[in-house]
Amino acid sequence: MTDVFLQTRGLTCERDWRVLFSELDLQLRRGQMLQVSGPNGSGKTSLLRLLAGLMQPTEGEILYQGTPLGRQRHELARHSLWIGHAAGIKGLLTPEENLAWLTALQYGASTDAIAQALEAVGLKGFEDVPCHTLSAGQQRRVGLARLHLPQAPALWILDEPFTALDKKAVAQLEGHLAAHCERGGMVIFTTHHELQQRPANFFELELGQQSA
Ligand SMILES: Nc1ncnc2c1ncn2[C@@H]1O[C@H](COP(=O)(O)OP(=O)(O)OP(=O)(O)O)[C@@H](O)[C@H]1O
Repeated sequence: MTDVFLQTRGLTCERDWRVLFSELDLQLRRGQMLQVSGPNGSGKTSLLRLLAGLMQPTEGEILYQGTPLGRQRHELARHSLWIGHAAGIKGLLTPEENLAWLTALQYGASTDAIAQALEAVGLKGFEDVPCHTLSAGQQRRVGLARLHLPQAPALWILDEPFTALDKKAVAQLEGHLAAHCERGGMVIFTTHHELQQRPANFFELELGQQSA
């Protein structure tokens, strides 16, 4: 049994006939945090989508716990949480309804757990208003509240999670991500922001170097 949770071998990604990255070999183990950096258009989101099993690579493969992802997609989906760069919530639903809906297919969450998660991201008092009436940062917080639910999966894949958050929320989220890794969880994320709090097992991948 391998202790490598997620691995890429010779991963190559082309979009619109342009090679974004090639021959990428990565290993992610429990407790690790991987920051994917690079300029706009260098392929950060594309890499995250590949790692989440949402896209097929041009070449190379992704292994989930030592087995090609093709056969393990369902398992990866069960043990990971993807939050894209948009808030990913429905404007007509309330924060409470959004969280209930977002978690229903994966692991479900009690009303109490949802209330606590919303409180953790500073949305106490906004639980039952339609999300379209919330600010951009508050809408972002609704999506991120999933990271505060007790059954949250081991691997978090987050595309620009700090977008629209104020300074205090950024610091809280940084601490929460680091704590998740210190407890044996894993985080892969993109950001253009310089992290102030990192877990012991932090590493960074800089895309956009190959063609420079
Ligand atoms: N659905 C798509 N179809 C075709 N090309 C795409 C698609 N999505 C992204 N691309 C292209 O792939 C390249 C990399 O995009 P990607 O979103 O992965 O970059 P990024 O590093 O995350 O950028 P940013 O920092 O701006 O978010 C871009 O040139 C983009 O135009």
